[in-house]
Amino acid sequence: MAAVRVTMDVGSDAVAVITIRNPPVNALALPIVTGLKEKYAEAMSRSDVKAIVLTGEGGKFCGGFDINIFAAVQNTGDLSLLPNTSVELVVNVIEDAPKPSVAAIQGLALGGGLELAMGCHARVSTPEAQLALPELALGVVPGMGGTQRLPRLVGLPTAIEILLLSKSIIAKEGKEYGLVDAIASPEDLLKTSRMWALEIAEQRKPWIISLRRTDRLGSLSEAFETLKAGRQQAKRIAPNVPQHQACLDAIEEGINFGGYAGLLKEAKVSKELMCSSTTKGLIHVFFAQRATSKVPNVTDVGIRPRKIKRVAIIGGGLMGSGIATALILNNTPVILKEIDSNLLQKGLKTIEANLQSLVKKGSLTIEKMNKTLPLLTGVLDYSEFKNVDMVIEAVVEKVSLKQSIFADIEKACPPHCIFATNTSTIDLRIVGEKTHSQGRIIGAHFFSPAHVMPLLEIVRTDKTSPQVILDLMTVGKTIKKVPVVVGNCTGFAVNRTFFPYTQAAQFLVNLGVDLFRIDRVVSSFGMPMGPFQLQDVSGYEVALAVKDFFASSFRGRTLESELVGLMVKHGRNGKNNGKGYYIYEKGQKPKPDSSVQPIIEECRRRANVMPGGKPVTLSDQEVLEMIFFPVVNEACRVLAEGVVIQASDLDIASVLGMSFPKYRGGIVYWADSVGSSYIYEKLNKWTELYGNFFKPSPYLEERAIKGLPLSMLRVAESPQMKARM
Ligand SMILES: C[C@H](O)CC(=O)SCCNC(=O)CCNC(=O)[C@H](O)C(C)(C)COP(=O)(O)OP(=O)(O)OC[C@H]1O[C@@H](n2cnc3c(N)ncnc32)[C@H](O)[C@@H]1OP(=O)(O)O
Repeated sequence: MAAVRVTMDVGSDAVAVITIRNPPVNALALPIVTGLKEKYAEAMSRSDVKAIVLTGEGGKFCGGFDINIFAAVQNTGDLSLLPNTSVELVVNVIEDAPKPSVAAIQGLALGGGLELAMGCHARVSTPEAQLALPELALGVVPGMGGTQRLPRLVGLPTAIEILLLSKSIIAKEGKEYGLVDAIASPEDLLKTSRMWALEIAEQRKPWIISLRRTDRLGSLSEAFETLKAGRQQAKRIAPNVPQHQACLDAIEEGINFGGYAGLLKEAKVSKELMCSSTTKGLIHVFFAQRATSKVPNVTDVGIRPRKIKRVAIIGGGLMGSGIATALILNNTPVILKEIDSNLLQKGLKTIEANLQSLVKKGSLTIEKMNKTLPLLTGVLDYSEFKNVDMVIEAVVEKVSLKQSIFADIEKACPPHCIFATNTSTIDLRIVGEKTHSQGRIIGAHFFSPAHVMPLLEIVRTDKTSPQVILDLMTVGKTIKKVPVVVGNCTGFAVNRTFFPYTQAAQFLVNLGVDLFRIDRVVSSFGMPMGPFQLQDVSGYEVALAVKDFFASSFRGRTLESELVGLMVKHGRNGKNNGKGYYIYEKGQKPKPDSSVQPIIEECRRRANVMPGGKPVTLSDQEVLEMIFFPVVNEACRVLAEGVVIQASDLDIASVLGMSFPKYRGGIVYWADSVGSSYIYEKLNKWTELYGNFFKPSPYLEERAIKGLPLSMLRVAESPQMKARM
């Protein structure tokens, strides 16, 4: 393995190039921090060095402070593991040094990496380098002076926007903002940086110490107005987490008392946040997401992904058109097949509209849209399928239809072609039953809207070949999804784990709890919307279509409710026709519709589950627990059956597929923070009151009794335990 180290080369021009080497992203690990101090000390002491260029090896400047150190602090509670990089390295060693430094940035300068660069006296960058301070997304605040130097370089409003949104900018924008002093091609980067550094040393260019600048901060009253607006924005975008306000506190301190005082405040709040539950959850998610790319017997057996040059999609409905959008956006040609020209035109138009909406939002240029659309071809038969490397079937959830499509594509496609289905629920072995191609059948379960939602659940059976899994993982990454490989069962990992979510919410309504209150409680917990609004948005057809799959697969632990059926009977179809539990009007926020009350009453009468015919009284916490603990219970079954490789995969799947709050670390991580025995006790109590829907699974029971975390997959299982699973 390549050594983690800092090197220094002194040229005949009297410039020392100090290079960080810590592949793959040159993170600031402890040996790098020490190495930087040592090389700077050497550069200061050498009479043949007039100036320094700081850079990173392998085309990347620096991906930031080593996040493993944060994890170590959180595991041990020992804050002394954090080096004082802010004052001892950036201020004392780089910024206040008697010789000037220029950062030569290529690839990326993130977090502590950008902060190092801002401590230098100028920054030269290649045009496409990515610059960001993404610390808030990790639950911390920039801890190496970013809260002070960024506003002093780019002005307060821009700095606050970049910080609060963890926004990444490219160097060209950085130059406009004043963060980057010069742009150079990769070939000229070092040459330009060396010259710049010498010119500073020889006073032909200004020697700028960004921490001491005030010219871009504006007047005090302007600064306070901007901070006030920033605080309101933070409340809106991140209501349940502390780091956004803490970041603004550090900025405010610097405005009031100067950059150095701001640094001290920044260090203080950084330490306070480090072991908070939010930060722990977000750092867990960071590593959990990376862990999904390591799949035993797939990514560790020496096979290489094949090139997928062309993909066919069958079905141009909501899902098919979303998947096609994601593929063409990332330069993969797509053939879209429909059964008649009306449906085909509709599908093609939806894809165009998807692209246009991205243009409207500013995330796609018109030029790129015009280059993207020709990658799409519409067809009505299989004749073009002889040239495709992968088919993704995205038709309605009807077993016989899927089976006949798979039999057809087996005849129409080349023998290497991958057959993927976007089913969200149906067992893959059943889908491929009429083929002789089980080895190349795989689930590509996208989440709606497929061109936006980041999760790709890759479903394998015991027959799916590792090559096919690896190929789909690679396609997933190419289209900027996070692929999570899961096993085959009804609902797979996400929909299976979350089927009790909707059912529990509907049961609570039947018990007499106000439907809109349930949505409010769940939203305050951090879900983007409650279960009923979600049902409105995702469409009642889906809910009605999958209900029976769950009931037959999970006998004895599903709850029936007639609510959705009654809604449809009363002419309501959710967001589709503007009338669901909420009213949907163009350009307006959904409004709770009190006229659904009679439908709810009818549903309650039919269900007749209120004890003594009276509505139950529950606290908000009980409402939340009655919805999420059954989800945790099903997650335990998913873990016990090995549907996911590791518990953290389910965390990522819940965060990216169900928008479970990231700062709570994912469903299993959150459950462990609540405690298995507490969840077990509650589920037992509700089982007595309301039946087997709540009955704790053997996996949960065992961990609760032994006081073990749910994320610990391997516990010596007794034969009785196995028999009961
Ligand atoms: C004091 C300071 O203010 C605090 C900080 O600096 S906090 C850190 C700020 N930096 C960040 O948040 C950047 C985090 N990293 C990333 O966003 C992405 O890894 C990246 C954009 C740099 C690269 O993405 P990509 O090419 O897809 O590679 P990715 O798989 O994510 O990472 C490659 C490896 O580098 C590791 N890595 C990336 N950034 C790291 C970091 N800052 N510290 C430690 N390891 C890191 C990943 O864990 C992964 O390790 P693995 O191969 O063992 O799983």
